[in-house]
Amino acid sequence: MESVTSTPMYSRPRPSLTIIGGGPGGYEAAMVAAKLGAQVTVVESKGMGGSAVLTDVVPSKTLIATADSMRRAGRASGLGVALGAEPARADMTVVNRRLLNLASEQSRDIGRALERSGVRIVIGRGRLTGPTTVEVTTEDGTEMIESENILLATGASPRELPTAMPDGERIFNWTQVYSLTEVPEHLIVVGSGVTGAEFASAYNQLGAKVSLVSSRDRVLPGEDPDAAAVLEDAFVEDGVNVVGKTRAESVERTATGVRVHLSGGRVLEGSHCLLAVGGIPNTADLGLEAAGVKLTDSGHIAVDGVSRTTVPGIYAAGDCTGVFALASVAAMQGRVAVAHLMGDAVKPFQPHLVSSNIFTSPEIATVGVTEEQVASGKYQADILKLDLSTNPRAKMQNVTHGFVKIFARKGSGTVIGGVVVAPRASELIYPIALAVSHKLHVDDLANTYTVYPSISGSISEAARRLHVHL
Ligand SMILES: Cc1cc2nc3c(=O)[nH]c(=O)nc-3n(C[C@H](O)[C@H](O)[C@H](O)COP(=O)(O)OP(=O)(O)OC[C@H]3O[C@@H](n4cnc5c(N)ncnc54)[C@H](O)[C@@H]3O)c2cc1C
Ligand SMILES: NC(=O)c1ccc[n+]([C@@H]2O[C@H](COP(=O)([O-])OP(=O)(O)OC[C@H]3O[C@@H](n4cnc5c(N)ncnc54)[C@H](O)[C@@H]3O)[C@@H](O)[C@H]2O)c1
Repeated sequence: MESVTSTPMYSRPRPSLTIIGGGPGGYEAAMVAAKLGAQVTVVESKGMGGSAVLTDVVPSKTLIATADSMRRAGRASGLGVALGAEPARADMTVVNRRLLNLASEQSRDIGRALERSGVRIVIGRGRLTGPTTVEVTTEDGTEMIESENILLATGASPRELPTAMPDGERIFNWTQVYSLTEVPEHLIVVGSGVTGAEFASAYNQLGAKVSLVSSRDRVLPGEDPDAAAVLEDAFVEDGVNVVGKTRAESVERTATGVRVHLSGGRVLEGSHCLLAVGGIPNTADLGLEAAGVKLTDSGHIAVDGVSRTTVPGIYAAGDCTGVFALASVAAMQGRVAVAHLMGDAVKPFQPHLVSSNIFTSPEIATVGVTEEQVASGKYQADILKLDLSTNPRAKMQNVTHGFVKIFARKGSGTVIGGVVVAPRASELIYPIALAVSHKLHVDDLANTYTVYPSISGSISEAARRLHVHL
């Protein structure tokens, strides 16, 4: 009988990977690479989880959870609930302490999970000194890390206006608002992109007077126009002062608050100002030029569908690439990079499958093809929009705003996109995302049982109305 040996005849070499940035683009990649057997080091200057966990997604969505409780308390009387004479009040010290603790705890959880997977974490600032070398400046000095592959996942930072510099007391960027100890009396939000809209909605529900300065002709300029219109109506109904087609030229402090100078000469006075004027990629001082990594015109790191930069062995993922500023996309780009560098089966990133959600009230969730892409002729689609006003569950829950919209490819009836505007739209978009990912037919959605009564009933009803009788 042949002897059995525990030493494999052939063992794969363990590729080495250094990741700069511990946000979703970096930590997901680290986890997957370690599982596949790579030697992984993550270099992070702030804390594991990155801005997504420490300052952006986690704190903002936790704040929004509190704001949503306030909204429900405020509307409870419409459903016959008497909550007492005093209106509900948010204690911002408690709210902000809770959300910052939650963010730190999640950051620690991610760090522990990475260490359990065998990933080495180095706290410090990393920069490339060549195509295979990262120099890390730590509290204790400098460390040089040599590896076959490098993943850049350095994220983005709030854009600053030189005439409106945040001071963290009255004038904030989105990373600083969590130091507020009281609900602002009058918050002026500058910028009506996703960040501005989410904070305007949240602080309005928390009881602040809110003005929203929107440079475009509508809020959420890049999003579904019907959804943006519903949100703008909801804002106006809830008392948000939407100042449209206006730019903030400068913001200054006064003795008791802030003064925002607007294009056209108008001035808005408020107690606080939140600047939500976009982000800039963290690509400066990274040694990219020395290594030969090319940037796009917007200053993002140029990548292809499998997250390769212009230098072999150097990959990039997340907000520093400017593909879609979403945590889910950053994580996917990181996973795709790892699959590619490890020689595993790899599917290039597919932008037409991405789903996302805007956590306003109501929420706006989207997946796949957009109305703009259909209007431009890029896709030929039948579009069906169904208002929630006739949905029985929506009536029971006193939902006054919202709709379901489905895009079906002309001719074939394949589901290629969708929009849901409703409370918890973030959860309702999943069946449409599943349909888009798996190329389901509108009849597949229509013929799947939904619970009666349910808001998802409107999804199958919309699909039913897109049925083509052959
Ligand atoms: C207010 C707000 C709310 C958001 N809400 C959502 C949401 O609900 N859902 C969603 O999907 N997306 C949301 N986003 C977008 C999401 O935050 C980003 O897409 C996501 O953080 C990108 O992940 P990332 O890994 O690219 O970068 P980040 O999360 O920014 O992480 C990058 C990390 O790299 C570190 N770093 C940078 N340079 C260096 C260096 N030289 N050396 C060492 N470390 C370095 C940084 O310290 C940072 O920790 C939100 C964004 C904002 C602003
Ligand atoms: N829920 C989520 O998934 C979520 C939440 C927040 C942000 N994000 C992502 O982050 C990215 C950035 O979003 P954002 O909203 O921070 O930035 P953005 O660039 O999308 O929007 C900034 C807005 O500010 C406006 N603006 C700029 N200067 C101005 C001025 N002086 N006065 C008035 N308006 C001005 C711009 O015209 C723009 O509409 C988005 O791609 C978004 O997907 C996602």
